[in-house]
Amino acid sequence: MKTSRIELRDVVLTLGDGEETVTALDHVDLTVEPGELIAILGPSGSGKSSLLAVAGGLSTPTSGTVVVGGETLTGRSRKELTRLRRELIGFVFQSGNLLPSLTAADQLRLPATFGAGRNGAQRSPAELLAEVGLEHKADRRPHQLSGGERQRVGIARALIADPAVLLVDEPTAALDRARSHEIVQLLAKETHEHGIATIMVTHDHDVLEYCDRVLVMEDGRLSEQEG
Ligand SMILES: Nc1ncnc2c1ncn2[C@@H]1O[C@H](COP(=O)(O)OP(=O)(O)OP(=O)(O)O)[C@@H](O)[C@H]1O
Repeated sequence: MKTSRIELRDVVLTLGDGEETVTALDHVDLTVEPGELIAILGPSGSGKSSLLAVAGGLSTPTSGTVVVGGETLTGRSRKELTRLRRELIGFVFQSGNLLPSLTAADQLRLPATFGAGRNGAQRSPAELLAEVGLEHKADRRPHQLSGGERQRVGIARALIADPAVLLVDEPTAALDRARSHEIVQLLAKETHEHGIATIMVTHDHDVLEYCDRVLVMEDGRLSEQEG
């Protein structure tokens, strides 16, 4: 089990300048433990993407501290952040974000060519495709896969460097109900089995049953869901 978690301490992110300033994250405190899948709900513009960007080292907070997998992201150079992202963080996007010309197996080989993950850890494309139930479709290109299958490849690709954390943005937005359940069940299984700390942004109330905790973002502030 990994000992790594996601910690945001008193994080403020101010965007824009002059009179147009927006507080996208307003003193956010959040800890996600290894093996925990949390969901973040909230209206459009409430700061959910900003939270993922800060947790993933893509945006630098105005103030506060971000610690991912035991590494403090705040105060790092761009180069160091790129290395830490590659070693520690897996990203999963709305519809898989696959490259159209590559087979499923090659989508997974591509990040592997950019270097290994933590401690040289690197999982094999074949093993991962089997784990997401696509061992028989390794040679298919994205247009030969269903939406759910594309999302499975996207999840497998995010796991290739054995990341400490997964940051997942609306993974079911393009899927029907049955497929949505399967995808979030898969994310929960990977999170629990591999001790990953996972944040999933979603509008899909239907899949919250697979999440260990549900938080709500409103006007840049984060709170536990009531009830
Ligand atoms: N580059 C930017 N400059 C100024 N304001 C920005 C910028 N990016 C985002 N914002 C503002 O910051 C706030 C939070 O945006 P964010 O994208 O994090 O919300 P969200 O909850 O992810 O929304 P959605 O569900 O629509 O994706 C919004 O008010 C948005 O307009």
